[in-house]
Amino acid sequence: MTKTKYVSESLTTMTEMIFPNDTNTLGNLMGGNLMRMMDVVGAICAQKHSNRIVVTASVDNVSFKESIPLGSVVTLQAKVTRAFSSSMEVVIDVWAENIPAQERVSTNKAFFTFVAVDQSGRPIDVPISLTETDDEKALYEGALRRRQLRLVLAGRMKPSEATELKTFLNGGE
Ligand SMILES: CCCCCCCCCCCCCCCC(=O)SCCNC(=O)CCNC(=O)[C@H](O)C(C)(C)COP(=O)(O)OP(=O)(O)OC[C@H]1O[C@@H](n2cnc3c(N)ncnc32)[C@H](O)[C@@H]1OP(=O)(O)O
Repeated sequence: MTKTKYVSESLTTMTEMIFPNDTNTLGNLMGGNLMRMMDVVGAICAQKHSNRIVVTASVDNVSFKESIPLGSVVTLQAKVTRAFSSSMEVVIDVWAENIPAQERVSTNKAFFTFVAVDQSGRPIDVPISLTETDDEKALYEGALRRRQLRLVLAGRMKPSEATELKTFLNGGE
């Protein structure tokens, strides 16, 4: 198996149109439907990075800055920010577009964690992620403290072990 992979190799973009079945009674995309799309595009991205079956291990805070009306074209872009041992943090950005009006707004962003598993569902190592652009490098740098925060919140890491997070909260780089 390849031991390293560039972030750009697994970049995944999905474009969907919002139909009546996708919306709530206000005529806007249901949050749960959007989260499903985010899960799918993120999982495809993680699969491309790992060439393995992946499962969703966690979803960080998803904020809904703008509602997405019926008829919008939604674009989701998923990018591996950092691969750890078997887990990959993937950032998903969402934009909604009104094509006739030529308007495009950023509506959502969230970090998902996917874990590559073997046929028995056991976690399996994935390639190291390599960054090229400044944006990729910044996302890579922040990934360790986000991982520590989510593992502490999930009860999988002692707060005392979250050293990177502690340094950040204390105003360090
Ligand atoms: C599936 C078929 C696909 C087929 C191809 C389809 C094609 C593409 C289309 C995809 C379409 C959509 C697909 C969606 C995918 C689902 O929706 S999957 C369904 C929802 N998710 C699940 O059912 C997962 C259930 N959980 C589990 O299986 C296990 O808890 C896990 C996540 C594998 C972890 O197992 P574990 O035994 O606790 O393993 P452990 O060694 O402690 O931890 C392994 C790694 O997980 C990390 N981890 C564990 N818990 C957490 C957590 N809460 N937060 C963050 N990281 C965590 C650990 O930090 C560790 O990371 P590394 O240090 O190795 O990097």
